[in-house]
Amino acid sequence: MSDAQKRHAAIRALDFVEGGMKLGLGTGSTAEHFVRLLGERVAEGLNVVGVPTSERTAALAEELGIPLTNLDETPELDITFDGADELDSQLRLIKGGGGALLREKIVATASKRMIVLADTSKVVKTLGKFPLPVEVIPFGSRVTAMKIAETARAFGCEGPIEPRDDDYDVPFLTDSENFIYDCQFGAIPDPDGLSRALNLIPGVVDNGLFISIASLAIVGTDKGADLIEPKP
Ligand SMILES: O=C[C@H](O)[C@H](O)[C@H](O)COP(=O)(O)O
Repeated sequence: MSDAQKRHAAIRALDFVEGGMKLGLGTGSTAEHFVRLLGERVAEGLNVVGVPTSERTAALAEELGIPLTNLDETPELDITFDGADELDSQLRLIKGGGGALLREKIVATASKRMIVLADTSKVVKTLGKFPLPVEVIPFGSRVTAMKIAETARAFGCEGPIEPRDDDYDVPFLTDSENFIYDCQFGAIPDPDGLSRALNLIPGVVDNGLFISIASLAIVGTDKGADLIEPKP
């Protein structure tokens, strides 16, 4: 992971921003570069409004003076800029390493387009080396986890499924006060099928697979950034 590459991706992303746009503001270290650079432009007079995908991003954007709104007031956004934990050549993503996957998916799908910002380490041939986060309702979560394992097996995915804790063994809570189970599958042969099947399990709120949502990836390199469109 390279911080310089993340910053290069964020710098290139600013080329897509125009005055008057309504933007989804992603979560994580790569999205943070973008939000900080956007804050500089806003301070220079750029007129945009943002919908943050997490409390963390909301606090940062507020600190930087970026005007914020929400999806109730502004249900259609122009572009969401967000990071990813993994992306493949079809721009299918794994997200949620920071636990923000649910709001991120809601905001991204309320946008005319989602642009993913990444460093080169995020680009993979097959999704799944990064543990897939699945957000579940706390009630009955162990049963839900067993069903996640069963469903995953039917899609060729095996591996430990572990509740995410903080450093003190306290369960990690998302901004919507749900748990996250991290599923260490190693490889996901059918991300689309798995994503649909997981979301049918009672108790699963959503999972970190983003399928057919991103329309462009900006991958920062040591010298600049490459634009990648989804391969069919
Ligand atoms: O929940 C967190 C988000 O999905 C992030 O966008 C993702 O984890 C990538 O984060 P980073 O840019 O810090 O690698």
